[in-house]
Amino acid sequence: MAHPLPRSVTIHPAARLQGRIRVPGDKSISHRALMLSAIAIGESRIEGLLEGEDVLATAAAMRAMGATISRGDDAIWRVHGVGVGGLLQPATALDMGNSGTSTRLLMGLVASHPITVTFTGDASLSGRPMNRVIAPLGLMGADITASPGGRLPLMVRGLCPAIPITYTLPVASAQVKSAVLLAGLNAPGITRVVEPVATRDHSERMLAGFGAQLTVEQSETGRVISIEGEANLKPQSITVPGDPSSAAFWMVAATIVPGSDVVIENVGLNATRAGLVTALRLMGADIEEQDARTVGGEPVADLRVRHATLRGIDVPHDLAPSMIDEYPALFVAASFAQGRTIARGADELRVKESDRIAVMLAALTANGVSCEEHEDGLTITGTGGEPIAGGATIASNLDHRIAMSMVVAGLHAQKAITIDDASPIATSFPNFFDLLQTLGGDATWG
Ligand SMILES: O=C(O)C1=C[C@@H](OP(=O)(O)O)[C@@H](O)[C@H](O)C1
Ligand SMILES: C=C(OP(=O)(O)O)C(=O)O
Repeated sequence: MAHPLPRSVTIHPAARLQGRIRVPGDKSISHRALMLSAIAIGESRIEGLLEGEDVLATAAAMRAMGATISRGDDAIWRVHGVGVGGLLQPATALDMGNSGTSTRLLMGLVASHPITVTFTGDASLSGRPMNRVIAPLGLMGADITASPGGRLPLMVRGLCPAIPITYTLPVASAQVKSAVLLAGLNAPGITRVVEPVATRDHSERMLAGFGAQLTVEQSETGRVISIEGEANLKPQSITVPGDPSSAAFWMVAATIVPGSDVVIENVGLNATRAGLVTALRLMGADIEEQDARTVGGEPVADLRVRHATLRGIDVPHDLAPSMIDEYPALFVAASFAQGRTIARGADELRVKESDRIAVMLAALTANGVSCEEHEDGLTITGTGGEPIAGGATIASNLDHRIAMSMVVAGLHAQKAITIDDASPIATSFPNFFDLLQTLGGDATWG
């Protein structure tokens, strides 16, 4: 049973972390499993679904648009879909909470249905840019009225039949790619997305798994994904692998706390997601893959991570898309490395749940870490393995990854670190503090 997450939490330095843990299901895959099941005809079963607030917002939205969704005592989710084209007009606005993925992917689904849907969200989500999806969905014929700056609340009036398009992504975003592909599912003809830089490919894998006619080719301009519209999706049994973005916190924690030896089971290692493992290994981390296997069509392994002394690196820019959500955790790792780590080429961090460059700069600096800000990242000079000073209270800014990263930093600090509001952690990792306790970490609530 997960701890209720109180607002304020203080993290005490840990002696060492030890044990075996299993992280919850992958958030990206969980959203997609619910969405595609909800537009297949018949009953799909989903095992290992992440039961975090973001994914529950997707489940509530799919119910509001006609799907029947239940969770059995066996923790298996059963979804009866309405068929592509069968989504119903929801009675009220859809509240997407803190979840960018729910919002942008569902805007795509709605865009090619003959329904009108209003999307709302919390203060963080209401500050995030939606023009990146409004633009292509507008080309497909959807009529979208947004708040100033292309923000939430916004209303999507779908067009059916929608216009299939060929769209080249102006920003490396799996959410934009997926929004266009999902809209294309109910458009007559072929919808194409060209991505100059490859991003996570869970949508492509799962759409093909549900029976959509989808092809991926490499062209001179990038990866070209083509989907045939007016598709018939067949219900599936899906097993969701563990989330590498959640495993990231424990990989870094075990690496930086002396004497640690941790096994993280069932971690998804899809190459479009595994950039942090590569970056940490370049820094000298000790990460061993055990029992490599395939779960739900995705590569998975158990990761044994032992304490190691890290060295600063110039993080290769081409890793950015495959570790985009892991930068806050990487910044923490860099804080304990020998010498300088330069992590740039990640300007997308500015438009996540918070401005992750500015917020991590403030949080680390307040705890004695030497950081320099760039428009597209941070340069961090680490301690060479010694504890950081700690002692400050940091603001999580409605951002789960900031909160979890600073919990990890607090495990190897001279003085305890307090996070003003840990409740956003429930969006992606409801049992985070249970796992901290399992490994021997110490937190004081309230
Ligand atoms: O497609 C997805 O599931 C996601 C894509 C990424 O966002 P962008 O598409 O904005 O890069 C990532 O940051 C987010 O956590 C999940
Ligand atoms: C950016 C994230 O999610 P989303 O865009 O779905 O809010 C995240 O989980 O780090």
